[in-house]
Amino acid sequence: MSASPLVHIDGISKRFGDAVALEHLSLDIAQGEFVTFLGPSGCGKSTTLRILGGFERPDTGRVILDGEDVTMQPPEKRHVNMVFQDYALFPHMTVRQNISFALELKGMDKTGIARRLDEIMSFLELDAYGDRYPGQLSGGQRQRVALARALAPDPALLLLDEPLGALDAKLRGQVQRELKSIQRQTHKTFFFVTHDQEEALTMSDRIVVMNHGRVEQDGTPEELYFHPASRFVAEFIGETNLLSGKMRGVEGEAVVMEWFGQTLRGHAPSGVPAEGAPITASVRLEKLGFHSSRPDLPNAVQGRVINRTFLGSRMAVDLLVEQTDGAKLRAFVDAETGQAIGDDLVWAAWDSDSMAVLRD
Ligand SMILES: Nc1ncnc2c1ncn2[C@@H]1O[C@H](COP(=O)(O)OP(=O)(O)OP(=O)(O)O)[C@@H](O)[C@H]1O
Repeated sequence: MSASPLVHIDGISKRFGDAVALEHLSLDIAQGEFVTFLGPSGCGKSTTLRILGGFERPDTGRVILDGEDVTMQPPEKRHVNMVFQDYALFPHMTVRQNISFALELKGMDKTGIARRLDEIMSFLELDAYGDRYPGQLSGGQRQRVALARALAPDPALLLLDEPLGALDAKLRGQVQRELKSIQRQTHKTFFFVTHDQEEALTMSDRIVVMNHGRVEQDGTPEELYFHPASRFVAEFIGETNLLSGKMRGVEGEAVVMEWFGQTLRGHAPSGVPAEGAPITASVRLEKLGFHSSRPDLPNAVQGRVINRTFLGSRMAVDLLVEQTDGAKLRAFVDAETGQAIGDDLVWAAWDSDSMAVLRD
């Protein structure tokens, strides 16, 4: 991160009556970052976004934008713009009028507006729709107009509150790619809010997972997916196997745990637990491999396939593990591998870097 972040959130807290929306949140966002706030309903994502936009004031703490304390500044004074889920376009104005109105509000003169309007319409490939009304556009096109309107005044920070929520699944994927590419090309700082983990993984440079008004984990999509720090993150992002066992100790780089009398080796992204402590570890489904004899890997357990689910590009295989009280592991393999495993006893194995010991 560069010397001074574009956004510095310094210990903000917010309550609504008895409900705690945010608890002492501190966070820096660098210029040009695509940061996503991800979490279940009520975890404080929108409150953070609204505080950044100036629509809400924190009870304590400060928001520094580009070196300036904007905590008490109203929205119109901030160099920030917002894209809403329902687009909030004016239905009685054409696409061009919707966008130029946003520029007029920023006090731009007529020549400046005309120039900027042409620029942004062409950049977002909206030229053909300039004279249409929002009601004459598809959901994806409306979304693009809303984005054009928000980007036109060249804000330092763009806030996006579940902006793709109204789009159907197929269009959503396409718009996600477009949005990410626009963010890359403009090198704008995007603060994106969603409860959709797949969307967060697809688009973000960095994801902040929120839980009950606090940061649960903050990292790149890959870090959060493969090295979750807590059970909450492991379960919220993607599908995973959770193994409950006992902490045994440390061997070189590896954390050693006992699971039904078997020794397993993993790593601990959030610190090494005390010896003897009950612990839970997470292994992603695609990290399990199958072998007919015991492989030379730090973790190998024997079991029998009890179920196969064909999922198109891959197959989910459920394994009942021997010498446990009925523990099951689930793996993703390609369909041919899944069929080839057979019904005999097999070994399922994974390396220590694929198993994260979690903070509860
Ligand atoms: N204006 C308000 N008045 C009272 N309580 C509020 C208000 N705004 C938010 N809250 C409460 O604050 C908490 C956090 O809300 P927030 O909207 O930030 O969550 P969220 O993560 O954005 O959820 P969602 O995904 O459902 O939008 C919730 O418990 C919510 O009920």
